[in-house]
Amino acid sequence: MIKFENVTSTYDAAQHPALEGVNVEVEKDEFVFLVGASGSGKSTFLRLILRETRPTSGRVYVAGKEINRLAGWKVPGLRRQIGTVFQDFRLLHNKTVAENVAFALQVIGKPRAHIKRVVPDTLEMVGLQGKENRMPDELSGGEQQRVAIARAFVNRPMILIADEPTGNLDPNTSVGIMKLLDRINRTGTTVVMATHDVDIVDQMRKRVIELDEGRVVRDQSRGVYGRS
Ligand SMILES: Nc1ncnc2c1ncn2[C@@H]1O[C@H](COP(=O)(O)OP(=O)(O)OP(=O)(O)O)[C@@H](O)[C@H]1O
Repeated sequence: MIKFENVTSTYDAAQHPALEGVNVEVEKDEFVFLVGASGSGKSTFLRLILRETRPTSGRVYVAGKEINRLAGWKVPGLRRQIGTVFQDFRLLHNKTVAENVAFALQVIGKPRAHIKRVVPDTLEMVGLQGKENRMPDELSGGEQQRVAIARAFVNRPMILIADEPTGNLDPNTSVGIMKLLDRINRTGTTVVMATHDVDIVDQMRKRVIELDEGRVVRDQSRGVYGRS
């Protein structure tokens, strides 16, 4: 589903590459944690999958396509197939829960009848039934993250990218969010999650890829946060 082939990525103003010589392959059914100190290259790794940045050398493939070669007009189509979830939720505060999720479908031109059908189903899946008409500010952090996950998943993306999704949540709430991401993974969506959350990584026992100064220093199936 995702393949990095000898990827090096250096930002214009930077002296050192943000990623260097990275070779990673992620299969469709996988759930992968990206770990590493601040500045080790996790966000750059995620941005490369979305083609928000391009490698300086090497190749990035998503679903068999080399995405650096993708014509500019095809990039929105790529991103449509990749859901994103962030630490700070990024909800639209002037829209209700249901409107936030519906909006993701409206902007890609889905028919109203389709939207009316799938939004309630998705909100139920994330455990927000009964809260459709609330505003984001009337929800807890965990609930807001569930809205963000519903919005990311409502179009059934091939890949879900999560950048520190539990970073603003307490441990119990984080466990609930991880159960949800695990469930989404079991529907066939590849999940790649950057995190500093030791407890979560240790509990989930998924594949762990550790970056250090832009290099992959560990790639472990059913891994833990620290080296073992
Ligand atoms: N837009 C940019 N321009 C120049 N350098 C950048 C840019 N974005 C990131 N970098 C540098 O690239 C390196 C990797 O950064 P990246 O954001 O990928 O790390 P990270 O592991 O996601 O960190 P964090 O855990 O703090 O989010 C760092 O040295 C950072 O300073």
